[in-house]
Amino acid sequence: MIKVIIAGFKGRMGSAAVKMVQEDESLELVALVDPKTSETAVDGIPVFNDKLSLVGFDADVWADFTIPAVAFENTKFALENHFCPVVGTTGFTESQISELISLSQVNKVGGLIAPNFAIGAILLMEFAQKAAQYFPDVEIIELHHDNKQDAPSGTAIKTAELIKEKRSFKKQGAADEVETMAGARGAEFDGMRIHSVRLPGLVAHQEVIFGAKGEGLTIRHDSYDRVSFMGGVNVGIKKVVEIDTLVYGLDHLL
Ligand SMILES: NC(=O)C1=CN([C@@H]2O[C@H](COP(=O)(O)OP(=O)(O)OC[C@H]3O[C@@H](n4cnc5c(N)ncnc54)[C@H](OP(=O)(O)O)[C@@H]3O)[C@@H](O)[C@H]2O)C=CC1
Ligand SMILES: O=C(O)C1=N[C@H](C(=O)O)C[C@H](O)C1
Repeated sequence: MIKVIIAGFKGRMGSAAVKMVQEDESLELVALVDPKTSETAVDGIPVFNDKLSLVGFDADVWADFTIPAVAFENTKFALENHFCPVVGTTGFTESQISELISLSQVNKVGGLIAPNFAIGAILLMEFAQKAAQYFPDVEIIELHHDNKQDAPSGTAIKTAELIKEKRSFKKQGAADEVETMAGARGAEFDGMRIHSVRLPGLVAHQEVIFGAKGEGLTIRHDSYDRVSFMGGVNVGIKKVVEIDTLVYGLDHLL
């Protein structure tokens, strides 16, 4: 049995993860973390307001679906206390990810930071990376619900990073392009543009649009329901206990 702690258990992702863990007989939900709730237990599972109360606790995995402001400290805490982190929370900087990978290697603790757990999104990123070898002109449009705290999304950043590995550098748009309204051309990453749409009714969606002489290619993924992420979370929980370093991207464990 893999013993799992879920931080952010009352949120949209956290509550879906609670259900998924409870439905899998090879997983055991042993603790829940939320800083504000007054509940002390849910279905007999203890609830903690402060992660420091979990020092020395008997658990294997720390699943994190919280907020960008606390995810780095939570992941550090998990690694320092030998709970393998499985982190869905987005908003990490490149240097934070490097620091966490080093810490995991020093402590010999496996872990995963996955900007997206949906298999379709992993495939979209792989296909986009391949297409970028032939189509260096590319723009990413990510579309999310209007409660999302970070922009651009973790998935859009990861997609751009993967594209950068294979694309010949190009600063897109006209050389003398002018934004008559600030932000009109979106965020810039390595000469590419990333656009963030926030609307009620959306869950999580992304298009990667390539353009070339006389043709275009659009790759799109849609998560209509958070259940789309749970297969990937399940795989992450089962794989991190078998490795001794933290990896960035679910593709490393598939
Ligand atoms: N990797 C992936 O595939 C996916 C990643 N995400 C990411 O997961 C994260 C959570 O998303 P979502 O569930 O939609 O967000 P929610 O806002 O629904 O949930 C976040 C939860 O975290 C709680 N929280 C805040 N601070 C702490 C803390 N210090 N310790 C424990 N819990 C805390 C919040 O409680 P309260 O409201 O009381 O403050 C809230 O219940 C986001 O970063 C999002 O981008 C989302 C979907 C898929
Ligand atoms: O906040 C969300 O909802 C999501 N966040 C992740 C991201 O930032 O990419 C994954 C997915 O897009 C849903």
